[in-house]
Amino acid sequence: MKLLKVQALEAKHGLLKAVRGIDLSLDEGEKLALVGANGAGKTTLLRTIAGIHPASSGRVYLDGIDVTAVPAHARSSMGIALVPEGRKLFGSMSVADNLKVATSAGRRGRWNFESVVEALPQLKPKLKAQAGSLSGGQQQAVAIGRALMTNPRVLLLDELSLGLSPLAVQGVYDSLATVATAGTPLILVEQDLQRTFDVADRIVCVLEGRAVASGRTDELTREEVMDYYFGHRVSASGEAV
Ligand SMILES: Nc1ncnc2c1ncn2[C@@H]1O[C@H](COP(=O)(O)OP(=O)(O)OP(=O)(O)O)[C@@H](O)[C@H]1O
Repeated sequence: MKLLKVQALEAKHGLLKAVRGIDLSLDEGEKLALVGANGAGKTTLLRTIAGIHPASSGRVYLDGIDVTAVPAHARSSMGIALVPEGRKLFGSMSVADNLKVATSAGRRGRWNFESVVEALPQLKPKLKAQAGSLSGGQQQAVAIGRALMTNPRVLLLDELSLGLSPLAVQGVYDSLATVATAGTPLILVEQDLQRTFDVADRIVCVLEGRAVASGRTDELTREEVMDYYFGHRVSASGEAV
């Protein structure tokens, strides 16, 4: 059984269909990247998997259980955690409290306050600081730590490097490597293709709300992914594949 299965998923913003019949699945320990241009529907897809955005049709299964109608907070308790674009921390609360507040939403497991701080050592000297006073990279580490505190079965990561300096991005990806080594399955949205190839086992290309291609990172080339990204590579039927 797949850990996470998304079946013919659709999601709208008003009349606009942002996600159009997407099928995808994630296995235990797998790292999947969603790649696509701005506005392709990646954020809406992640938010719909997390239950923050409603599905207009289709289904989301976690461990074979249909969670499509389960509200976001309950999905979080079941093991779907989202690190949202823009991080959405409690800026006036301390870093420690931002982490601890997630405990109540979560499951028991290997991640707790001590193990999360151990995995994200840049947070150690900042635990008492207000989250809003941290640099962007440090805030991103808090957001990852907060998601880990729920002991997710699946970690959804939306554009971790957005607005960060190259040095901060490196720090965030060093943290992510620790998480990935721990075997937490994840779905990552990342604009930087090199980082995508470094982190992910598999890539799904999203174009105008549809999953138009998928493949293992050791079998796809960057050129192929770029072709799908821009919709230049299409099937004989005229549709991108
Ligand atoms: N709150 C909203 N209201 C109306 N339309 C929206 C809203 N959010 C996204 N959209 C539209 O839905 C489509 C998909 O957007 P989405 O943010 O999911 O794409 P994305 O691939 O994550 O892009 P980006 O990389 O820019 O975040 C786009 O056409 C976008 O303009």
